[in-house]
Amino acid sequence: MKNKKSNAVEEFGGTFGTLVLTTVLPLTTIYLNLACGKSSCSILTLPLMPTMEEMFNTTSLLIYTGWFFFQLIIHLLLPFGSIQYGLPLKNDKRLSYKCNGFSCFIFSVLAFVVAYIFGLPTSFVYKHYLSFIVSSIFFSFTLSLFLYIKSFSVPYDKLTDSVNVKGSFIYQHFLGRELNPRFGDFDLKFFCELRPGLIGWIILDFCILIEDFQKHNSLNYSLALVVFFHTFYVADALWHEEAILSTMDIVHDGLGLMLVMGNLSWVPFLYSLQARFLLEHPQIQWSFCALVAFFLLNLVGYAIFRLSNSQKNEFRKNPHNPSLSHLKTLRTSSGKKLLVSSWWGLSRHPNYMGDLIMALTWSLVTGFQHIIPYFYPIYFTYLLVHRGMRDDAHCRKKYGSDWDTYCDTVHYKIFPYIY
Ligand SMILES: NC(=O)C1=CN([C@@H]2O[C@H](COP(=O)(O)OP(=O)(O)OC[C@H]3O[C@@H](n4cnc5c(N)ncnc54)[C@H](OP(=O)(O)O)[C@@H]3O)[C@@H](O)[C@H]2O)C=CC1
Ligand SMILES: CC(C)=CCC[C@@H](C)[C@H]1CC=C2C3=C(CC[C@@]21C)[C@@]1(C)CC[C@H](O)C(C)(C)[C@@H]1CC3
Repeated sequence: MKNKKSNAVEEFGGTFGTLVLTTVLPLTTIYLNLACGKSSCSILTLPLMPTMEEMFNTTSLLIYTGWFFFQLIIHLLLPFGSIQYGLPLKNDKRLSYKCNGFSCFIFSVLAFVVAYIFGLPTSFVYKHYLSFIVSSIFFSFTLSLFLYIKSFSVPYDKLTDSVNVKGSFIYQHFLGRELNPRFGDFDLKFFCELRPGLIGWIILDFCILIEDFQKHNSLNYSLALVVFFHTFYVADALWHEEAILSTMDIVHDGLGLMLVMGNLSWVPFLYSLQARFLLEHPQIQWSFCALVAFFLLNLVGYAIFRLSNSQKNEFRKNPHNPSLSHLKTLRTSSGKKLLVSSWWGLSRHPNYMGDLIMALTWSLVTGFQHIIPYFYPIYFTYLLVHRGMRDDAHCRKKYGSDWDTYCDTVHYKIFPYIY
């Protein structure tokens, strides 16, 4: 069993591609945050080289690590939420997941507000932003190396399909070997995907908003709107937490550097870039009408994102749900059906379309003078196109020629009549 070779094709450009990503992802997080300064905000103007003190700070590392364990403790202790089951594994078993993300989010926000009222020095975060980023990168490498070593102590059938025994250290460390690293009932991938990074992003946004308010003694409406959009997006993700159990990350991908660093460093420090930009560039002010227009555009994106995701999740949970009986479906030889009307008749990933509209709206609020606050929608378009291709490959394997029939029926990938 141990020597059984996988015939899976290497993803992300194999060893070379994953080596590049292992190096480039953390450097991008640092570079873009350094470049997004007050004096200039250009990718091409090299930012000043930071000092060692700016990069490494023991207090920042302790706070960052403390935040991770704070989230871990409240996840384990808060009683609210429900137990949900993931999709069947290779051995047909289903793992259970404690879904108390929304209560952990509310608890974290309340804890932050109380701590602030009692004098939490939020400026520390803003002043030491770089050392927090470096701490998150250091923490991610440590955790992913630990997970790589741990994966050698688990049975073969707990490893991912794509990695198995194939691939170099660089490749396996990046993509992760173990599918669902667990300590008893505690699932580390599920936890990392939705808790420390996602909630941490909102706490960073709050620190930025407070910093701005303290500087100018007034509320910056553009910044407040961006922080509201981010907060709403995260609250929604945690409210619908169990929906993540059918995503590619949980079903296919291992917990390696990609997901660890993606969740614990990339998400909080790059997804908050629009807020940081508005703090550094307070001159970006919009009329009330423009703010309402942004709000409505975000609402359109959100409606497409949420309604399409919920429709598919409901259908996967219970294909006989009477409220879905009007939808057209395509029967596949695997026994599963695919939706081909309503949201899922528009394109093969209508949920990506909604997500991309929201991403673009958040950047539009930052104006049109600089490219850095547009990093999120640009990278996100690439991520989702690539993700769509990976999903297409998985589905073709799963559904065979039925998938081709499906692609002929639902022609567009993300945006109807465009792509
Ligand atoms: N903000 C961020 O950084 C990111 C956000 N996201 C968001 O996460 C969400 C989930 O994304 P993701 O997991 O990639 O993809 P999807 O939610 O599109 O899930 C793909 C799976 O859904 C099932 N499926 C596909 N088409 C149909 C159909 N017509 N009818 C029924 N089932 C179908 C298939 O699985 P099966 O048939 O086996 O059930 C397929 O493998 C998206 O909204 C995306 O925008 C994703 C990445 C990053
Ligand atoms: C190459 C590279 C930068 C890899 C890292 C990718 C990760 C940052 C993303 C992979 C899938 C993600 C999802 C979310 C956040 C970003 C990552 C981790 C998500 C939790 C955001 C909130 C959404 O509502 C979601 C729950 C649908 C989503 C799930 C996927």
